[in-house]
Amino acid sequence: MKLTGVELRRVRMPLVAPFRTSFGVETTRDVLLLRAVTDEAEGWGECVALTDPLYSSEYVDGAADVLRRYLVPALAAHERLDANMVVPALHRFKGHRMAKAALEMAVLDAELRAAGRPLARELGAVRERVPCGVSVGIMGSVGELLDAVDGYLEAGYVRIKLKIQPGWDVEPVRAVRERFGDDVLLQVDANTAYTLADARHLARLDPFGLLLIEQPLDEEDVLGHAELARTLATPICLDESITSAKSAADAIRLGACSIVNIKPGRVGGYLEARRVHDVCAAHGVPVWAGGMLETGLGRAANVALAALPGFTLPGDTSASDRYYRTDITPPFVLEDGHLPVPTAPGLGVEPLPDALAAVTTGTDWLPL
Ligand SMILES: CC(=O)N[C@@H](Cc1ccc2ccccc2c1)C(=O)O
Ligand SMILES: [Mg+2]
Repeated sequence: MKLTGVELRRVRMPLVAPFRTSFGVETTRDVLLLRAVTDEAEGWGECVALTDPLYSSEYVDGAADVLRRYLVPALAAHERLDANMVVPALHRFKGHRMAKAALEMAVLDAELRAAGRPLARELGAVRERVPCGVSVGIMGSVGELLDAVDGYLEAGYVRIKLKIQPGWDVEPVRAVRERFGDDVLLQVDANTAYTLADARHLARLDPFGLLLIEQPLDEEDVLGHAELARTLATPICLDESITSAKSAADAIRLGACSIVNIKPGRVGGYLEARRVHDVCAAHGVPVWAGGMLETGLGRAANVALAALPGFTLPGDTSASDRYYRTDITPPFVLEDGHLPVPTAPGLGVEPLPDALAAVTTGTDWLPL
């Protein structure tokens, strides 16, 4: 396949409600999309970097810049190109995994569309639909939180994840347990907001039967998570710390986590995400699909990934209307707590032209 050019496209998607985490509040998703044009087909990629470098070091303007100046031009040298070659071709450029993942995703989508092959088949999916959890932000009051959780349970979500931070942790978890009972699948995500000094405080979450506590400590504090794991009864799941299959193996062997949240953008692509899944499965570590408030494009790919055998916990693959009133693709709608795995070639979805145009704030054509 010959890559003839890549379009960078910025879209601005208002959220249905502010989404608050330990690192900030978002009311709008500022997304960088990629459209890879080849001699055989076109493909779409989505960069999951946030507007600001608050979840990780990457941010949207930086991703657009590194793609424009380094990553896309680096692919020009390749007469023939397939998706497996993209990340190795970019290896000399350090980091920028979310930017690299978006470029690989666009080339992979084009390649699979040309071959008439669904992404789910390519990755090794074994399910036709996946159970969906939902991520609930930090709220202004416990009452507001309980109303939000009630709505999501009514909608059919099979698992509730609460964002926590110091000052908003034990009380909201206790309130959800008291209101909705012990059978609701419940977990928490701290987005690195605690330190090892908070270990005794975090142990106060143990009586609530949580599935896991996600990324309590700094993303670089792997040994700290291993020490915390020896203190807490609640299983530790890592998100920000897991940046590749190798880092997953290291974290598992160091006892830093017993569950892994897989996000293709964070680990450098869907092909690496499959390798993370395989490494975790080899160690008997369950995984689930994390979310970065993707549009329907990234959502389609994450649902395909979530259908692999090792994804035994419900992911943050929520329906489109969890975040957006109008998606840029046909919406993903929750059915009996599940989302269907796309079966059409490539991602299986593509942008609706009018919806895409309505939220596009800029395009940049990069010819090769
Ligand atoms: C669904 C979920 O909790 N996602 C991330 C955090 C996160 C939070 C806020 C975000 C705002 C804009 C874009 C991406 C974002 C990702 C997580 O698991 O840690
Ligand atoms: Mg997380």
